[in-house]
Amino acid sequence: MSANQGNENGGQDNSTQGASTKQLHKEYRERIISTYRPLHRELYQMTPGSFFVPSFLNAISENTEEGFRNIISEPSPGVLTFDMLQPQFCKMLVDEAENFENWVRETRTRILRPNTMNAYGSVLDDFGMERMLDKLMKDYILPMSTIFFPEVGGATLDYHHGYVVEYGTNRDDHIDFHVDDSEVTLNVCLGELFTGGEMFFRGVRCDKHLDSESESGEIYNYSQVPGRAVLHCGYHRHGALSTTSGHKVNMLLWCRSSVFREMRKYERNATSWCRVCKKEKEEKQRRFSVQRTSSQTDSSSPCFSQTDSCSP
Ligand SMILES: O=C(O)CCC(=O)C(=O)O
Ligand SMILES: [Fe+2]
Repeated sequence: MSANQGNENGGQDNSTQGASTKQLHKEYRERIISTYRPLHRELYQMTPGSFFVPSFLNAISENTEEGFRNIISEPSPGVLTFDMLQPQFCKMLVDEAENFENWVRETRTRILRPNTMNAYGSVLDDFGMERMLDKLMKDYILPMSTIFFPEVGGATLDYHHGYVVEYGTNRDDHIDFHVDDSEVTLNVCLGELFTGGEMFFRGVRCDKHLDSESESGEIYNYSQVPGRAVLHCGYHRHGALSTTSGHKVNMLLWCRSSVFREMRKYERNATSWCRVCKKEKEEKQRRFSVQRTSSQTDSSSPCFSQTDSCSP
């Protein structure tokens, strides 16, 4: 199975986007925001008490590894899950996304879909939620990713791509095996009633080792629960199986670090976070230390150079 690189449509990568593309994207957003009328205005401003469940808010205010570990479960290495969103918030966001889709249809507005892998779903940043989601990333995800994903820029997240995706009849069916264009991804199921649609994970890899085999400890399938978040490194290979009945809606926040991306441009050696790079490095070190030990043993023995003769 080979993994795709999932990319944002209209590309918003700060480091690669030219000034004119940025300007076009800004104008595109302004056009939508000036005409689209939100259904639930309260979603557009961060209101922690009505967005998040109390256990999550307590862990955020405590802001310690122990406090986060009390609410997180890690069913497979690097896949963190925890209760996050209030049911009422989930419902309102599903309705808002539907309201936006209706507006798109009625006004025949051409919009950018969230990424190269989805034909359905909408970019929340494009219709007014950019500031709220930026706050969500900086005040609520960054504290966790600083602790749990420091090796992939989790401590320096500074821009994002936020969207909802929908699966089911007349929507996307599944999402192929891929890595995200993010350092850290937040994925929260908003509902509704569905069967199937499990996420599958297959281990963290750098670009060079994207198609390498998975080890048995890296193979993990997860059935999402509405309101419960999944937090994973963007380079953790994953996908979602077919939604076999009903309608599944997820909110995604691809969180990015411009510092980490800049550093990666100059990276020549093995990364510290890719499983294959790590194993290759360990193997090199092992061979190096075997070589050193054997040359030390040779040099301490009475005959260590080729010119020496051990014959009596
Ligand atoms: O819908 C899902 O569960 C996965 C979505 C995803 O991986 C993505 O949008 O990058
Ligand atoms: Fe993804």
